[in-house]
Amino acid sequence: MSTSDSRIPVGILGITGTVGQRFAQLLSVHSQFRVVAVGASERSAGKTNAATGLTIVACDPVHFGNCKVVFSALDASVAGEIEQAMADAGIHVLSNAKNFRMDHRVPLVVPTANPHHLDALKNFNTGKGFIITNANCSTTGLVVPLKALIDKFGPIAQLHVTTQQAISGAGYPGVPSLDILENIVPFISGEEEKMEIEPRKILGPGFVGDKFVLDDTLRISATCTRVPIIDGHTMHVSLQFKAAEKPSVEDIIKCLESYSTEAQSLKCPSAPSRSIIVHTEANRPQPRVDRDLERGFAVSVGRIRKCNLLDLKFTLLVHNTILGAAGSSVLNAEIAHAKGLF
Ligand SMILES: NC(=O)C1=CN([C@@H]2O[C@H](COP(=O)(O)OP(=O)(O)OC[C@H]3O[C@@H](n4cnc5c(N)ncnc54)[C@H](OP(=O)(O)O)[C@@H]3O)[C@@H](O)[C@H]2O)C=CC1
Ligand SMILES: N[C@@H](CC(=O)OP(=O)(O)O)C(=O)O
Repeated sequence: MSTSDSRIPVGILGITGTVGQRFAQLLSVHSQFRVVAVGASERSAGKTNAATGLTIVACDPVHFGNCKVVFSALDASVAGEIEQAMADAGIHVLSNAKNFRMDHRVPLVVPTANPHHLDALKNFNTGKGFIITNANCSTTGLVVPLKALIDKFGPIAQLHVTTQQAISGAGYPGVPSLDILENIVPFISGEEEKMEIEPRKILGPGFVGDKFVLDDTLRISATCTRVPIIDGHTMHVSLQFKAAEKPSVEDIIKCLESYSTEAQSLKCPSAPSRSIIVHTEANRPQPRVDRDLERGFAVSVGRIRKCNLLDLKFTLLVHNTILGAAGSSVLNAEIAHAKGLF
């Protein structure tokens, strides 16, 4: 790397994990960010990370002093303490972990749903680094079409979602092969609770007074299952709008197809040209076929139809380690940079 490289120096925490490896893949070819330090546990410290060619260090701020930003893919058992230490040392943190997501003063941002929540950081003058979190991977896929629908047709009163989540969502080594091969596990610890609360912050009014406020109308019931797919979370959604007048299926399709985001208007390098891809074929979206559309930054929506119980139902697919994890952090960082936050 030449010494005249003007890209912003960044670090990756949790480089050895499933999400950490995605960060390495996305950032090793990035036009704005340059990876200068990578960290993991003491067990991995001293080894060479093949994707970046860097020696892995412990996740202590002293080893990340030359980074303006760190991207965190740390296990939640250690993420809280390490991310806070990084922010206290003046390093901005973009985190995948759940620890700070519901903190009243921390933005929870899905880059193609609520990037405007980042604007609140302009009013924070702590002298420390800021922490920006991205959502649970299933939540991330869900809120993108919800945002498009709410913007156009008004609040959603209630929603039921059932997920079929990929194995990579459980990290490495994750679910034992004898549990998941030729099988479905109808429970993912803590997942339903996150899916029922995180959308209410993401789709809420943002920072009001001295805290991020939750949407108080949206009621969600989630059922989360693990299926033998490597990447790509599929979800089946039924929902009811609050308004008495209901949009037609054609209105819904038009709304989702015309949805565009601030990430696009800010010309962020990772922004998808289509944040939502509508499939009209009866048997789509499918994980192996559709998860990599728009480099994994799009949400695919299909099977849009009337629901006999609520107003509308559809199936969606999100790439859980790209838009659902590392990709969201990278795009959030690009948006924050474009907004002049660092
Ligand atoms: N997988 C997914 O689809 C998504 C994951 N997330 C979240 O992102 C985070 C990372 O997930 P994932 O990559 O799947 O997890 P993994 O279990 O695959 O990786 C965890 C990482 O944390 C590191 N780590 C563990 N203990 C310590 C420690 N004491 N000090 C420093 N580093 C440590 C590990 O390093 P080592 O190898 O040295 O142990 C490893 O790099 C989690 O918080 C997860 O909940 C969020 C959205 C989606
Ligand atoms: N729990 C998700 C992965 C994830 O996003 O976890 P968390 O919300 O704890 O970061 C899965 O298993 O697919």
